[in-house]
Amino acid sequence: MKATVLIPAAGTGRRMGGSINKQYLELAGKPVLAHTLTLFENHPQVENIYLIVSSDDISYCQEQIVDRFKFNKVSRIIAGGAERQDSVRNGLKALTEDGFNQPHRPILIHDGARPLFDCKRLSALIEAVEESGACTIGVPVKDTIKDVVNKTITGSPDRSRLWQAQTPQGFQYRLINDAFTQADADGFVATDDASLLERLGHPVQILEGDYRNIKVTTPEDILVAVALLGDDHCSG
Ligand SMILES: Nc1ccn([C@@H]2O[C@H](COP(=O)(O)OP(=O)(O)OP(=O)(O)O)[C@@H](O)[C@H]2O)c(=O)n1
Ligand SMILES: C[C@](O)(CO)[C@H](O)COP(=O)(O)O
Repeated sequence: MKATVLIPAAGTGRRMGGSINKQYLELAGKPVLAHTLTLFENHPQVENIYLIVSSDDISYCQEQIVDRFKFNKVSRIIAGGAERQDSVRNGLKALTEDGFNQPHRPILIHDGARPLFDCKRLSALIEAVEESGACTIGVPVKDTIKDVVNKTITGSPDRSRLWQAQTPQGFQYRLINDAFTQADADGFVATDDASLLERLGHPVQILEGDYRNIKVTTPEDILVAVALLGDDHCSG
């Protein structure tokens, strides 16, 4: 089955700082966001992409990212919201506005700030979403994690059960749409999309990704991303 992709890229990049939003910083001659879009543009199972950016950046993204790099699968650019969850919600609303009506179609949600996802894993993710309804990419944690309150350790969770959530995260359309409706009704806010289904008791699979799929968040991540892009990678 073909998939639809939502790319939330409407953050302010507060932790990165600087005068240029991190999505538009150049990595190996191409903006971070263009690397990310390339991963999905080139994948045969991706039918279309909804790009979600700050309302002030819509024309810039249309001209300097979508038109310049010829991303033919970007069917719409939408204004994001205050939090990541608001931005993803705006993407889902845009699908509804466009008359999208395929309850089981995989919707993949991927951070604009993760330009290094290995797109060879995308087919397996789509298959898992078709089979189980919800699946995210993640990696087992490598460090020992501490639970801390007031600068005092209150626990050391069993690392063998801990994974770091990454994106893409994939869901059948009806499931993620209903989970967002329910989260809105309950005022529930989370830092990833899978959490919205987990809280309803819906099982979410996790598919092992790789440690290169970093989220460009702080300045040193740019150095790491440049180094990793030089490695064999499918973003082209
Ligand atoms: N209101 C928001 C906030 C975040 N994002 C997107 O969600 C992804 C993950 O967010 P993060 O890396 O935390 O980005 P920022 O929110 O921009 O970073 P910061 O918290 O440092 O400001 C990014 O692609 C970001 O653009 C979004 O679409 N809308
Ligand atoms: C969705 C996410 O990428 C999973 O790791 C992450 O939670 C989003 O980043 P944020 O920094 O918490 O907004």
